[in-house]
Amino acid sequence: MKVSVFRKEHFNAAHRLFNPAWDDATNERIFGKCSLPHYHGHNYELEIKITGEVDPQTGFVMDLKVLSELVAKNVIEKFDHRNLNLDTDEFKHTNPTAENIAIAIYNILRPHIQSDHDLMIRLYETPRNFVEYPSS
Ligand SMILES: Nc1nc2c(c(=O)[nH]1)N=C([C@H](O)[C@H](O)COP(=O)(O)OP(=O)(O)OP(=O)(O)O)CN2
Ligand SMILES: [Zn+2]
Repeated sequence: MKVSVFRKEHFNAAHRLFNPAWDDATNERIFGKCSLPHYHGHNYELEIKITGEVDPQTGFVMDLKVLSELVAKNVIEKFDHRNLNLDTDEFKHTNPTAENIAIAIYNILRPHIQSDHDLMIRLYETPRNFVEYPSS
């Protein structure tokens, strides 16, 4: 029987939503204040969901301590207190929207998660704005 286990994490980061193919006026029309040149920050809340069979020996789908260490080392260290546009390889040429951040986190974590386990990322950019990848 499959069960889903969850881990919550958080990080703070600055970003600017901007498409370099557009002029400033178009960026401002599409992204509003999020395109202001001097960046702004969010307190991102991250939820990681792992779905798989319960191991009869441990009673775990996955050891949540191991998951927490994986996320701390590979995601939080990389993004926490960073400027996503300037400080990370992931967003040098990709707009750091919540959608793209969730996809990046999925791609970072996927190789570390057992292949027969499903991974889902939910990312809250604000208490009311959040995304899920892959979509359910
Ligand atoms: N599809 C997306 N839309 C928006 C994204 C995004 O990543 N994906 N991002 C932003 C801005 O970065 C930011 O999230 C906007 O914040 P804000 O409008 O202030 O959101 P709030 O929930 O705090 O605002 P309320 O006024 O309380 O609704 C914009 N869009
Ligand atoms: Zn923003």
